[in-house]
Amino acid sequence: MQPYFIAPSILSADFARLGEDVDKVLAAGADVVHFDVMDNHYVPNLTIGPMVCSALRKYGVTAPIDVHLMVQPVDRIIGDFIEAGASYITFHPEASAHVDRSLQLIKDGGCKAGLVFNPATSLDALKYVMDKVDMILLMSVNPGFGGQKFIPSTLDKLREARALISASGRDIRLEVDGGVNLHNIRAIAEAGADTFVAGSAIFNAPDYAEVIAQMRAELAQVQK
Ligand SMILES: O=C(CO)[C@H](O)[C@H](O)COP(=O)(O)O
Ligand SMILES: [Fe+2]
Repeated sequence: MQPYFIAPSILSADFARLGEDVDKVLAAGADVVHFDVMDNHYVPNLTIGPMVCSALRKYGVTAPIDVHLMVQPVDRIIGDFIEAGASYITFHPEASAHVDRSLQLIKDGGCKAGLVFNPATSLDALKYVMDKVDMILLMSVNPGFGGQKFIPSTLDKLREARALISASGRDIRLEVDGGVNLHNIRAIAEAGADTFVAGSAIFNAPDYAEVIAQMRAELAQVQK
């Protein structure tokens, strides 16, 4: 099991002051910047692309950037995000015609690769590509928007994913995304997650450092 990572989703940040807001949340104790890319095709919303990732790097952000691709097709945009300084690139298997090829493209570019599973999507796509996966991301809301409610069946799915990771013997991160907050983060960790995306719970709080410290206090009480 790897150390816990708190990954604020910048979907809920102040886009008019993005660099400053990202600096602020990292100074408040976040580990990873979660970067949601939506194309108004795979999901019904439109957000930010590689130029914004590159701008954050030029602005001086050195923390890992976790690019969550909600786009279809996938392969065309992977190279641009590698160039833009992404650290992790994850995509939804149903959005790629050739999942193995997309994972390999990410790894060939020196980034960590991951697959994302929607709430109703089974983990079957992992079966033949576990050796190429560095991160498994379970969506705990239907993708497209921040501020939604955590779907409880994700807890069973996290246990299933954790068992697959243990059986693989590899260090694969298990990330959860959607509706994560102070009240459920401990149960989510107990179900096996080690990386916690939180958008509205952090960026809508008056004090980022306080909410991140409270999340860590919850994680310190996890029963393993
Ligand atoms: O991928 C996402 C939505 O598709 C976001 O990362 C996610 O919704 C985070 O926002 P919140 O913590 O407010 O639910
Ligand atoms: Fe996300």
